[in-house]
Amino acid sequence: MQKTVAVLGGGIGGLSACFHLSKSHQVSKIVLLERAGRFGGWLSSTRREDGAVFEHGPRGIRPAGAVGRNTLNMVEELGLESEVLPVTYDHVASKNRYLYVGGQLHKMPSGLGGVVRTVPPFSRPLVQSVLKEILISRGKEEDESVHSFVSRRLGTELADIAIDSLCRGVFAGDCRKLSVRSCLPPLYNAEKARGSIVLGMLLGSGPEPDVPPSTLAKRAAQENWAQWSLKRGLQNLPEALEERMRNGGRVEVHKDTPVMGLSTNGTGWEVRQLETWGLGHMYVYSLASALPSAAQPLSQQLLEIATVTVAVVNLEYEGSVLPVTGFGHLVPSSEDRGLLGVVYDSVPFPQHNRTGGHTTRLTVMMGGAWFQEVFGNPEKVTEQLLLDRATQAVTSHLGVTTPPIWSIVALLKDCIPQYYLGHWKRLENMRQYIRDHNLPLSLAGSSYDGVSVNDVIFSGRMAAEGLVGKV
Ligand SMILES: Cc1cc2nc3c(=O)[nH]c(=O)nc-3n(C[C@H](O)[C@H](O)[C@H](O)COP(=O)(O)OP(=O)(O)OC[C@H]3O[C@@H](n4cnc5c(N)ncnc54)[C@H](O)[C@@H]3O)c2cc1C
Ligand SMILES: C=Cc1c2[nH]c(c1C)Cc1[nH]c(c(CCC(=O)O)c1C)Cc1[nH]c(c(C)c1CCC(=O)O)Cc1[nH]c(c(C)c1C=C)C2
Repeated sequence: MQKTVAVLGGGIGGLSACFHLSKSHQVSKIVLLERAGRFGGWLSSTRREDGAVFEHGPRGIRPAGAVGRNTLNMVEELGLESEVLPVTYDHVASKNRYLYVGGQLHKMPSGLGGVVRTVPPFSRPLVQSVLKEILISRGKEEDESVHSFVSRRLGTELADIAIDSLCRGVFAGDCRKLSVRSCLPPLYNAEKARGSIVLGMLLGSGPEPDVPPSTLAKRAAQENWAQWSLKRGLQNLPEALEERMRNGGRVEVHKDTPVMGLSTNGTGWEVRQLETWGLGHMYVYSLASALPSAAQPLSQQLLEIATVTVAVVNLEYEGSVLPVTGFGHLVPSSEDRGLLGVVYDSVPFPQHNRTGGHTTRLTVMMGGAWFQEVFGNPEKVTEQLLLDRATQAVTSHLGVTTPPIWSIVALLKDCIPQYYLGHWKRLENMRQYIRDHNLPLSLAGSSYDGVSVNDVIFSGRMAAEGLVGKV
């Protein structure tokens, strides 16, 4: 029997679910319901008339691994190959990343020299921690905070500085609360499989999903890409998906259509919005408040997945203003709780600078798990305060004294889910509840199995295949 499927939320996860569902003949109709006036969720790019592109959300996607290949395969199917801007591993943006510690920028150790020598801000060579790590016995806990795991295996200095910064630079989160099992599964699995992170990295620690590479994914591997973007900004990806859905026939796409509530009718769902739809199976992004009261245990678990708010300030400067070159710098929470890091966007993607002039584009990211403590209520914070804080950071961290020639402030409320300790168990319970109650519902998106664009696209595919089989 053919199914009608509703996809709730047109972020990259919902669009990916639609894309894969639309390939199956088991589905007669797909209805995509998006609250906002555009699709793409956090993939949002400002394109200026002079050719400059500024990213407010993600700015680079990694091609590595099965999930990286899966995204590139989709990019190729959408015909976007000629739009891709690759950055290879030997590019300076891949080699140089900095930490801002003790009021100074420090290049993160890389290469053999960086591992065997003492490189500030660390007090001893990384190789010492790495060699000792092999001898440390396995942890016995089912889950552990990222900070506790890394302190135990590699020492507190690496946890306090490097891992604290890494968690801010990926989750905008606090490594003392984030779960190693859910946030850094390769490290957790390496310890479980090999008794050591180092041995796990060297010998492998488990199989990957089978995703055969497209021509584009093969090119990425041959040319050694570290990350990629799109000429018109990453927003071009949801735009291409939307276009494909609109031209595909079986997908109805609706913007400005917030879902207000759901109720079950035995075999499927009734979706409450401005008009009412009767629909079959449903993929949902933000579900807790929409579910019927009978599904309260599920709503409760969904509500327990916390999120953080990030202020993103894009700045443009005349000329070349950076004292160093690289991807950007991160700031550990011990240095400045509210200032997460600065991306030097012009270095990896100079193609996004305005045409015919020489400029530097930077993005300052602030808040995250520390937003409320540092800036107060996100509803009340002013754009001017965020802009001032961002330009001050550029002055004190990078010595840039000229004012920016252009800026834009975006407050991204609840934009990154936080996988706290026990996240894996919560996911297991939720999926068990859905099975036990035969709910025609699948979960996809950044709240569950990974926050990167690749993870979210893959989760949309898995949700689709869970319903209709491999597509
Ligand atoms: C500042 C920032 C930088 C990032 N940088 C990177 C990076 O460099 N690389 C990388 O790989 N990842 C990055 N990410 C992560 C990645 O962008 C996100 O995890 C991903 O875009 C989330 O996609 P999603 O579809 O799960 O959710 P969302 O983008 O949140 O989409 C959900 C959609 O559902 C809609 N919706 C919500 N409620 C309703 C409702 N009731 N009815 C109808 N519609 C509804 C929303 O309007 C939204 O469009 C970054 C994220 C942020 C915030
Ligand atoms: C300072 C805040 C943030 C910066 N980027 C993000 C935040 C919260 C969000 C983010 N960045 C990355 C991802 C995807 C992770 C993935 O698995 O692909 C997300 C959600 C990529 C990333 N950025 C940094 C690292 C170490 C990673 C992981 C992948 C990789 O190694 O490329 C570092 C980093 N992020 C930011 C800065 C300033 C920075 C460091 C120099 C901004």
